[in-house]
Amino acid sequence: MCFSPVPTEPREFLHLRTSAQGQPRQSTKPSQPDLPLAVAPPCYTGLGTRETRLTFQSSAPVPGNGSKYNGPTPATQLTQMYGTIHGQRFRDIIEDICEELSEICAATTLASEHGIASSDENYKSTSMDQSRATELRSSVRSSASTPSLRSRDGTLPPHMKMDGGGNVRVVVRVRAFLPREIERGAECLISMDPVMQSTTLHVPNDSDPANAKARTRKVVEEKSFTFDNSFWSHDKEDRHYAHQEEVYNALGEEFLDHNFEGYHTCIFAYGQTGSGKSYTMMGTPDQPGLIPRTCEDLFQRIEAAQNETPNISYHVRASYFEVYNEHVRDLLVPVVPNQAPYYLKIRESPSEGPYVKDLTEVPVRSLNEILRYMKLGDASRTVASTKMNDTSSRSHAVFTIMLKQIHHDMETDETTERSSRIRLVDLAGSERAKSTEATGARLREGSNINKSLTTLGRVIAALADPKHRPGGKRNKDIVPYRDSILTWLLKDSLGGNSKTAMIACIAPSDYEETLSTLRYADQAKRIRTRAVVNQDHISTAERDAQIAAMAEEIRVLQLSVADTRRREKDQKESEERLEEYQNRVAAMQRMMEERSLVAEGKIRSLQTENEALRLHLKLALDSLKNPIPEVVVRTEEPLKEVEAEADKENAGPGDGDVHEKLADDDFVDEPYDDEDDYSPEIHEERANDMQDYMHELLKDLSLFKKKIGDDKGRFIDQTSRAPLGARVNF
Ligand SMILES: Nc1ncnc2c1ncn2[C@@H]1O[C@H](COP(=O)(O)OP(=O)(O)OP(=O)(O)O)[C@@H](O)[C@H]1O
Repeated sequence: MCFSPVPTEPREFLHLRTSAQGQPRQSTKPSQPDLPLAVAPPCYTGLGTRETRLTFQSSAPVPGNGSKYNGPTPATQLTQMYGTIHGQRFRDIIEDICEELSEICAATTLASEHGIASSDENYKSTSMDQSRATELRSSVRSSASTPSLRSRDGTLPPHMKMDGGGNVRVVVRVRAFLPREIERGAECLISMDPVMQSTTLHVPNDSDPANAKARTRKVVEEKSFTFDNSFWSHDKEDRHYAHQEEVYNALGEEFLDHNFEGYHTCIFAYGQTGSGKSYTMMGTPDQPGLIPRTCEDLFQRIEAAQNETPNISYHVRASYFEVYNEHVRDLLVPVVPNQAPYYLKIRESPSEGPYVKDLTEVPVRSLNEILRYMKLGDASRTVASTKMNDTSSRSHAVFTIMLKQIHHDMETDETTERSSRIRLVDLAGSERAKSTEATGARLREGSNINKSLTTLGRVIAALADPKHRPGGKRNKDIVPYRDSILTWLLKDSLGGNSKTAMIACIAPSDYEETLSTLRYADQAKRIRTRAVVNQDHISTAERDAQIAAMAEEIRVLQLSVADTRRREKDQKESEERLEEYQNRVAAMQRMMEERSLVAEGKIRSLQTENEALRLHLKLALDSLKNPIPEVVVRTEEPLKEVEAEADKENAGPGDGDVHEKLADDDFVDEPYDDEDDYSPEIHEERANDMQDYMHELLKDLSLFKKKIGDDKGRFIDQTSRAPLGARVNF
């Protein structure tokens, strides 16, 4: 058996004092229905364990005699007083009484605890215990301050304003062997001491291949850590086995008390893949985890409180999102098949810290309704099978419940509003690619998961010890929240206005990963948060003034919206005019381009014509300067032969025509007989002939020009005469 043997006495003593390991504690639900006077100081009787929640509304042990106090409770008396007296003086008196009572409770409880502890052989009163006792004393005092009076914060001393956070509560839970671990004959490396709430990690033997890496370490040794709770969920047969119910009773119930007191809370599960985080947070239909149990308890308390105090109304809203590959996805918005997922943006508000913009927040009125939303979100969470876990969560999931309690005092006509946020986070598990054998998308997911968990580790280290902050002591205010979406969103829960708990889940047989988780958890113990009661307390006059101010704000906003709309309309009109003007300019440009194309064509054709004329003129001048030599007139026979030959060679009609012309021309038929025969008449006759010939040539030229013109026209038709703006395909 892995559970460390402890003497019977102390174990029984612990059994009495620790709900997680024994009987479920007697519940004091609802913890504080009377909202303005909810004086509910948790009464700690052990290190990190709580025996009885002391509320003034319930039967509470009276300091000093240990018996139950059954007379009219101080709350009832104070309520009566409060109902009739409104002045600040009396509020101060009430506040002083409450503070004194809670201090008496704390001192008595701690003294008795110390007495028991000294008689306990196994109990070692260390300096850590002493400091823990001091912490407890201050937290008891803080919780005891009447939240209703905190709204008059201006008059409260500083320790009452801020000291509601305390250290992050850290618990560890070890799960049972999984079938694959049994198959490979894995050994349990964990033992837990229920008295000291310590968890010990033992050195692995050589037989388990899963611990081969651990054996390559320089030092492999046994390590012990002490936590607020060590939940033994390894062996169902063991009488210390911690069921889901015990985990809830030890942690969830107390955190829900804080929510009713007006504090924000956050519980997150951390651990390697397959270590039992989802099982602890969500559980199974047969074994519901912390989230469904919190929902159930919440609505049971609301129902009970509403029957008792109808002047308090409760409003519950829920949201559910996941951080997947450094993107935020709304889990209450159904996934549309074949459509890319819609990711949300993160914003930061000065009062609320970082938040997810446009996240669906549904109002819920019953347990069934909230469980339906929880299942809906759970179904769309990104889950995949890996070698380490068949249903491995590939994202960090954050389920948030917003609780608002509004109390209206009919006698004073005053309203008190208390808001709290319950954040329940199931982190994705750290994983070694080698163990999960992940590739492709799984590998990328794994690397993003590890990256964000490493950042979470750095944030925890920086919060736990300023020396670990980037920039060292000089920059001690810098915590690297913004380095990952997860830490950015959990900023408030990790180092701000929240009471926070971490559940470190461990597998029983993995030395390396378990050691890393336990170290993480050990460091988280040192983080202190600064939780405050989130409450507004307003009188009718204040409320009326607020409503008037809001109405005025709405009026101003409406005016500004109308003004913006008018300006938008003007802008739209001028944009339309500008567009029309631009269109006209573009049309003109196109027209000018076309004209210039036509002009270019004209210039080109005139140039061609000019060239042709110049050529002809040159020919004509050449022929005048160098008259054509005498042509011997051939007889018809040889001429015909030549003609026939020429016809054969030149089948083209043009050439034939020219030949015909040459043959037919008179001046060719009438050669100069002699220079002496040359007479002016003949000369004139020949000049006339030449002129006729030139006319014919010019006619040909104009025909030629016309042909070119036609061709060009066809070309222009095809290229540039398309309708403006039309697309032309060649
Ligand atoms: N306390 C427990 N008792 C019984 N079975 C458990 C317990 N814790 C975990 N398991 C089982 O172990 C397996 C892995 O648990 P779970 O899926 O919760 O791991 P996980 O840490 O959420 O893993 P991942 O990070 O990969 O999502 C599941 O089959 C679950 O039912």
